[in-house]
This record gives sequence, C-alpha cells and structure tokens, in this order.
Amino acid sequence: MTEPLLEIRDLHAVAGTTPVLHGVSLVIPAGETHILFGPNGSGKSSLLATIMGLAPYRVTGGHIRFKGRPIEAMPVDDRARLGLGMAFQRPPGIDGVTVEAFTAAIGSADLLEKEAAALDFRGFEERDVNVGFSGGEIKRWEILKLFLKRPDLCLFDEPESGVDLEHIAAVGRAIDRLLGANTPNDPQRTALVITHTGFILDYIHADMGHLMVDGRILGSADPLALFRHIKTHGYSLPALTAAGDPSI
Ligand SMILES: Nc1ncnc2c1ncn2[C@@H]1O[C@H](COP(=O)(O)OP(=O)(O)OP(=O)(O)O)[C@@H](O)[C@H]1O
Repeated sequence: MTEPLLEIRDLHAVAGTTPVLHGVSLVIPAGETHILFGPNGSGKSSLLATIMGLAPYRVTGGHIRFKGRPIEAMPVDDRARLGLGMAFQRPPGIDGVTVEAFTAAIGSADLLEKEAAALDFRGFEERDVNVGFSGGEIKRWEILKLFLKRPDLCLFDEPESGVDLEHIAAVGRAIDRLLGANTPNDPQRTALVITHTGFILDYIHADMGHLMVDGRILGSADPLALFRHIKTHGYSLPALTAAGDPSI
C-alpha cells in the first residue's frame, strides 16, 4: 500500500474558543485526490485551515502527520516549506504586493506568463494580490498560485464556487494538470478538495470521497457514488455507515 502523505487521527480543534472539529480521522496516500463533502457549517473549511495551521484554529486533541512528521504545533510557514499549500475560499487581499512581486518572491517568475494564460488570468501582473479581484478571479489566482508553488499536498476550498460556467472548465482542467504527473521529477500530487456543486468531479480523477457532518467524517466511499447519493438522499448515510458499501 502507498505510504500515507497525510494522516489525521482523532483530531479535535477550536477556532478561537469555538469547538469546530470533534474527532476527525482521515488518511490520504501519496498521489491520491480526496473529496470532502458536507453541509454548510460542518467544519470542512476549518479542517483545511487546521491542517494548514492558520489562525485562529488550534488543535486541542489528536494528531496530524504530514510526510510522517507531526505538524500540529508547526508554524504555517514551516508547513508551507514542508510541502503544504492551500487555495483559499475567501483569501485576504494583500495591499502593496503585486502578483508579479509575489510570484518573484516564491521564485516562479519564469512560470507566470505561461500558467496565467492557461487560466485566462493575463494582465494581472501589476495588480495587488486579491485586491479588487472578482469572485471568479480570486479562484483562478488561488489555483495559479498553487501552480507557481507546486506543493506536494494541495488543499482546495471550493475551487469552483463563484466561477462562471466557461471558466469552470479552465479551472477544472488546470487543477487536473496541476495534480497530474508531469515528469518523473514532478510526480502525481496529492489533494483534498472541498466541493458542494461537484462540478470539479467532471474534470479531475478523484480516488475517495468523505462526508463530513458536525465536525466528524461520517463515512467514506467512491466520490462519484457518494455525490450521487448526497444529491438524492442528502447528507446522511445510514446505508454507507451501516453496511460500509462503497457503491452506496
Ligand atoms: N474563526 C471562527 N470563529 C468562530 N467560529 C468559527 C470560525 N471558523 C469556523 N467557525 C464555525 O465553525 C463551524 C464550521 O465552519 P466551517 O467554515 O468550517 O464550515 P464549512 O463546512 O466549511 O461550511 P460551508 O460549507 O458553509 O463553507 C461553523 O459553525 C462556523 O461558524
């Protein structure tokens, strides 16, 4: 079996003083793409933010191992250096830091033009990062940012929400290309993707789907079967959890 790149066991976490995760366990082998489904407020974004190490999220129990190393207490910049990266749902604007300067700072200036064209994101070089970007432009920049950084584990928080129907194809294809094995030195990436609409499933190969409810993973199954099940039956899985039937 492939080594787990990310291993989360019985994770409890708070946002400030609010409990948000209540015993999440999740293992993602290297090279796999996993999808996280769940109703509003179930803790999906909190889980991604806790993995990334963002304030005000704090682990109060359990553990997170990435590449075999415990990272619960590791600062966010060390996690990024170790190979974690996240495309945010609602990232802050960075006044005074242009897209060009940001790209140069992460050592990817030579890639910007080509990758920006693939995401139809030309002409933003002089704009401050995420300042005044439309909802869809933010999403495209967040994915472009991961392209420029190429983290080993990519966390996507609703990458297609707010993106118009034409650009969803560009976003979907870009994510597929980002995650795919490009050269022997640039192997298949690992990803955890939050989606409500499921559009992204038309463009990427996903290995496993997880259903999160009330800060816990209720069950896991084939992502397309799980998505179809949620569309028909909502966010409860008595059949899945009782029988463990991967085809639902
Ligand atoms: N920084 C915070 N401070 C206080 N409460 C928070 C914070 N972040 C998340 N929460 C609460 O934790 C719960 C889970 O929120 P979270 O954003 O993780 O849900 P979600 O599953 O991503 O929802 P959605 O699908 O609507 O994006 C919510 O009740 C939310 O209000």
